[in-house]
Amino acid sequence: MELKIEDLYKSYRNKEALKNINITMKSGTYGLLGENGAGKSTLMRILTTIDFQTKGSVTFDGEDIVKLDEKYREIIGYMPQDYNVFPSFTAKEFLEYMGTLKGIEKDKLDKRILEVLKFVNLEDVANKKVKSFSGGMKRRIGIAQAILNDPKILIFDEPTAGLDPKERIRFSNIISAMSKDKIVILSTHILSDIEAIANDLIIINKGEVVESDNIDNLVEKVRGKVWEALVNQETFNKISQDRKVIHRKQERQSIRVRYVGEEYEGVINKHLEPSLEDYYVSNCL
Ligand SMILES: Nc1ncnc2c1ncn2[C@@H]1O[C@H](COP(=O)(O)OP(=O)(O)OP(=O)(O)O)[C@@H](O)[C@H]1O
Repeated sequence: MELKIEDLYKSYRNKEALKNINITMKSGTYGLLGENGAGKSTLMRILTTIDFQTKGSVTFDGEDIVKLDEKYREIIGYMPQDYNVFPSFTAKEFLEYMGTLKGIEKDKLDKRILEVLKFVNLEDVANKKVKSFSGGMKRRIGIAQAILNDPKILIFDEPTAGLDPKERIRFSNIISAMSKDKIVILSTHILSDIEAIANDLIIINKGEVVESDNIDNLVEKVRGKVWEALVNQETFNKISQDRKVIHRKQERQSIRVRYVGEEYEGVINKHLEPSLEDYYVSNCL
């Protein structure tokens, strides 16, 4: 299974939203990271064929996704940003409605609805109106509708925005439980969500891909360069001038600083295990 984006450009009137995008995805979970307006939603809309590129191609197993048309829509699940469910429907009614739109036959649909409700842990509230749901529950019903047709490609635009820590963990668990043999693409501003959920990171900046690699490879790039030291304000100021400071924590008499770069001499340093944030802050900001 391969989703391939080649020499892709997208312009809106005089705004170039995507430039020269080249990404090949195989089964796994891909985190799309970028600031507001970087082009994440535009790319996702093109991948779902809701919108079209100005130039370039997207192919699934060698065939153009636009030409695949219906066949491609059958294998894709999508949860847009600001996903809103119909408030007066119950969870089950909403999934019946979405399943019918997706062309799932009635006898198969009923069974599948029960499966997905169980999967996203909403089976107990299947007959409750969606308007009574919390933000996290609404997001989970959004996942449920996206996976109804058991898609090979799943696209989630900012799925964790506004979720509390418990719901975030629940979401990561749901994604990792189903990402086997699927291409899962999710966008977020939150690095720790990517680290928890994704295998690969794609960073988009002003419409261009500035990094695309396996997360473990990226983290390895800063191994041996991450340090922690307990310093006074003056030393902290010096460290922050020519090292990348990742965290700073004010303690009683001193500052505990986590930084990336050459070991700063003259203070007691402790080597730390690198994280994706260490890589990201020191290379991409
Ligand atoms: N329909 C449109 N018409 C004109 N410009 C648009 C349209 N959609 C997006 N843009 C512009 O294209 C650029 C990329 O937008 P996009 O929504 O893809 O970014 P994003 O990374 O998803 O941002 P966010 O994190 O805020 O959702 C932005 O400059 C945006 O203003």
